[in-house]
Amino acid sequence: MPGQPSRIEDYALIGDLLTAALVGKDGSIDWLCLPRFDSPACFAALLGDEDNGRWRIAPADENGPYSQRRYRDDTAILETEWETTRGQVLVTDFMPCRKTGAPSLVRIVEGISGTVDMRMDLRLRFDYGRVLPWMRRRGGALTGTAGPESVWLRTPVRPVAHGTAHTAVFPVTAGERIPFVLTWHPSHLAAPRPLDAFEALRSTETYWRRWLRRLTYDGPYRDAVARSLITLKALTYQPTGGIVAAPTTSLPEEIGGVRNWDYRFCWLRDAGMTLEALLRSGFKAEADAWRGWLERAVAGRPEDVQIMYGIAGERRLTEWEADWLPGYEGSRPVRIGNAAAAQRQLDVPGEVMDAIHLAIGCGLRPRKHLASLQAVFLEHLEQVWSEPDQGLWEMRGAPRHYTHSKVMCWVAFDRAVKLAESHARPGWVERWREVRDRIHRDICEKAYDPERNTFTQSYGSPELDAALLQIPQTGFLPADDPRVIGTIEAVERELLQDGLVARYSVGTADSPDGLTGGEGAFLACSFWLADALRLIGREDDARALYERLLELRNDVGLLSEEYDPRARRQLGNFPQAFTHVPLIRVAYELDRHALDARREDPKAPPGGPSGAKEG
Ligand SMILES: OC[C@H]1O[C@H](O[C@H]2O[C@H](CO)[C@@H](O)[C@H](O)[C@H]2O)[C@H](O)[C@@H](O)[C@@H]1O
Repeated sequence: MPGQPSRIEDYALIGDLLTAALVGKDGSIDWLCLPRFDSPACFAALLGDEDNGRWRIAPADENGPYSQRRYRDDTAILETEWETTRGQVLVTDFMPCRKTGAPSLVRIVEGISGTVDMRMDLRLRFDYGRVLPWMRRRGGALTGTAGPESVWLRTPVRPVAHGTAHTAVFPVTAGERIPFVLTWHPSHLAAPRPLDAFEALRSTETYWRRWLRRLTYDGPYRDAVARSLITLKALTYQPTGGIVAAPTTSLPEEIGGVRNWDYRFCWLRDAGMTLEALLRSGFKAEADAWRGWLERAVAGRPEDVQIMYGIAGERRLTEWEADWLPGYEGSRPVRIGNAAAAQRQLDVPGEVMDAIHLAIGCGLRPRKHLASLQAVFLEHLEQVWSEPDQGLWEMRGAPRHYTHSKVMCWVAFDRAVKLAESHARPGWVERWREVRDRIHRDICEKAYDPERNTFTQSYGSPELDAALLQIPQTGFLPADDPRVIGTIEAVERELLQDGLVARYSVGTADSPDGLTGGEGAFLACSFWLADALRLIGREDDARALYERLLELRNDVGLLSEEYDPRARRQLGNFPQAFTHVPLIRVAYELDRHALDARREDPKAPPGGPSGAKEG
């Protein structure tokens, strides 16, 4: 239907390390928050229709043009190629990465063959589609202003007002290049400096290519790993080092459902895992920047540490509903802000300690006050680890003793012991070792169901939880422990949806999430299953699942949070760091495994048993 948002997998991401936009296969930019990831959107058609703001450039002939697209290799520059009966056109979309100056989005329309009539349709709306700006021509630009914000469109094409849209139909001939530069600027300031679109294209391309040169992975899944890393980098807010979980809000976990959340914030859990992926891949500067962000964000009393913050470390992330937005395909409410910021999730110190431990292991210098910071946090965790919490799935029902949270409390003390042992602080080590072992006993006594031979989601509950697939990876128990194998097999038995993993059973009498409706298979958990299968020696199953998951990526290599195997479509916020992180991790692990196998049997094919090589 014209004007409606595309399928989630029909979008591609472009970004400038301050914010990001989603570009549809139909040439429409349906999501853009300016000037930061968490600012109100000026294009919000994604969560409603074109009247909530969008910017489309595509062939004027709506009947029959065919498009295909790709990223210009190893960059975040998107190229959409249109094939029409009258010729071919290439549209190049990108956001220049810059240290100074105003945020801009650049679109270059280039004739490849023949002469094609193109149509530009700009519907600018501020405040998530609610505010219609005053549009006027100033200094050769088309400007939109409302309150503190203004947006400037500079292009040789002259758009005309049609109702609340500005449109232009213009021909493009082979060899011709027509730039469009849209710039955000505070409305009280004089005009922003014009940007040379072609020079910006060159420098943006150089930036991304140089950045990816540091990549250490050169295995069979190189393209998938590279695209995931570029995506994680594009989710980083450069000025502070904060990493958002995703650049969108309220893409639904069920079409038409209520599980719609705002992910434009920094979860310590997600960012800790992202840090691991970056470090593995050779990107130490980003890891160091995030560590700096972390130290500033959590500064204060240990009991005040939150599980998530704003991109600059903001603490108040008040959740509210944008009731004027119809929601993605009618999925309401659209939420801005996230009430999970106030939750207790006891896994988080473990995720952070694990990330710091790894960072130091990878050669990042331990900062001077890290040891005392850690000591204070662990002192607090020692008081609270035995209390119930909301768990990593951020359940909105009553608190419980979530097994995964307790395992991660064990990780926090375990990593502290290991760090202290290597820095000779015996006094603390004794104490931490004692708490660590106490937590271990508690979990094994209260979270293990010997009849079903599986750990369960929370103490005393029969529910399973895919987060427990991470047990062997944390080192809590070895992979060959029968309880670990039993848990993996129980997840396979009870949580698989067409071969993909649900994080837990929703809609059961005992389901603790306090929400109505269902949701898709959780992609991160599906990657965790691949990793767990590898760890218990089921290498072929692990690789088959991993390669199936790679096939779920969209045409430009991106994944959201969840997938509906029946409708065969992506669900949830997009693209999501939490999904791309284990994609990278498992690629490394499978490759390491294949390398080990090759060392033992030099005749084995590269890329493991299937000899897979990414196209
Ligand atoms: O679906 C329920 C919860 O969904 C969000 O949390 C999920 O995303 C987080 C960020 O990627 C991740 O850290 C967490 O483990 C996921 O469950 C949402 O933020 C919550 O408010 C919501 O309850």
